[in-house]
Amino acid sequence: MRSLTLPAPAKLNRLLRITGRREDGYHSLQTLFQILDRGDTLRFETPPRGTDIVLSPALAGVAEADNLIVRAARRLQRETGCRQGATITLEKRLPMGGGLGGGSSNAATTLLALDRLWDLGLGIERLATLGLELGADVPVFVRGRSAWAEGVGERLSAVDLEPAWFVILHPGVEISTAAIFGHPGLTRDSTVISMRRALDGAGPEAVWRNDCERIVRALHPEVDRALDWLGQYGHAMLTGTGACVFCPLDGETQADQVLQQVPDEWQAFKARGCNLSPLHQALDLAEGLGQAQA
Ligand SMILES: C[C@@](CO)(OP(=O)(O)O)[C@H](O)COP(=O)(O)OP(=O)(O)OC[C@H]1O[C@@H](n2ccc(N)nc2=O)[C@H](O)[C@@H]1O
Ligand SMILES: Nc1ncnc2c1ncn2[C@@H]1O[C@H](COP(=O)(O)OP(=O)(O)O)[C@@H](O)[C@H]1O
Repeated sequence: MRSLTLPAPAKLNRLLRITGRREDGYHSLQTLFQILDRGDTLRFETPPRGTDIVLSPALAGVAEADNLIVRAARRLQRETGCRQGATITLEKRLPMGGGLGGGSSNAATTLLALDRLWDLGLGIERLATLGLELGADVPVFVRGRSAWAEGVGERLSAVDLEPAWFVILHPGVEISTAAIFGHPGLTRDSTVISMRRALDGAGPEAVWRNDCERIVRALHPEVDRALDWLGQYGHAMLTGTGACVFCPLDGETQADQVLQQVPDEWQAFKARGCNLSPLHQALDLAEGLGQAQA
C-alpha cells in the first residue's frame, strides 16, 4: 500500500471585480488569489486491489458522490482508465461555504496526490484543465501560486505578494456561491483593470475591494456586523462570495492581539500569506524524501 498525507490550503480573494456575465451564465471576473498557510489535511492510501474511492468522514449535507474529493478522484479514473482505487481521510478545518475555497482546494490536493500515487504523470497543465471542470477555483490550487486571475479564475499569472498576516473571521453562516452570483442585485459592470494597477496602482483601498460585498452585507446581517467589527483594525474585506471576512495585519503579534478581542459568537483564526502553496511545498518535500512509501 502506498500513502501520502498532504495539506489543502485556504485562499483569500484580496480583491474581486465582476466585469461581466458570459452566455453560459458564469461571470467574468478579476481577482487576486492569496494562498494561506492554513487549511484542511487529506490522507491518501492506495489499496493493492480494487477501484473503489472511499472517503471518510462524510461531510454534513454533502452526499459522497457530490464531495469534490470523490468527484476529483473519479474524474481522474475516467480520464486515464486507471484501475486503482483510494481510501481517503479528510481532516476538515475550513468552514464550508466560507469563501476560503476549501472544497476546491480539497479537489486540487486529490488530483495532485492521486496523479502521483497512481503514477499517472498527467502534469500540472492537464490537472488544472480537469480541475476547472470541477470548479472555477480549482486551477489556482492545482498550480499552487498566489496569483492574479481573470476569466472565471482560470487565467492565472503568478504573483509574489508582500509577506502578510491575516485574521479571518467566520460569521457563522454558510453562503452559496451560486446564490450570490445569481442575485439580481449583484453589480456586474466593474471596469477591467490591469494587473499592474491592481497590484500597485491608485492606492490599494480604491482597488482592493470585493464586488460581492454590498449584496452579501445586505442579505446577511451577520457578515455586515463582522465586517464592521474587523474594520476597526484595518482594511477588512469579504473573501469570495463570503461568508468569511479578513483583515491584513502588521505581523503575527498584531494578529494575536486582534484574535484575543474577537467576540465569543464568532470563530476566528490567523494565517500567513504564502506565495507557494503548502501543498506544493509538501510535494517537493515528498519528492525529496521519497515519502510516497512503497
Ligand atoms: C467566488 C469565488 C472567488 O474565488 O470563490 P468562492 O466564494 O466560491 O470561494 C469563485 O469564483 C467561485 O469558484 P467556485 O466555488 O469553484 O465556483 P463553482 O463551483 O465553479 O461555481 C458555483 C456557481 O457559482 C456561479 N459562478 C461561479 C463562478 C463564476 N465566475 N461565475 C459564476 O456565475 C455559477 O452559478 C456556478 O454554478
Ligand atoms: N470536500 C469538500 N469540502 C467542502 N465543501 C464541499 C466539498 N465537496 C463538496 N462541497 C460543497 O461545496 C460547497 C462550497 O464549499 P467551499 O469550497 O468550502 O466553500 P466556498 O466555495 O465558499 O469557498 C459546500 O457548501 C459543499 O456543499
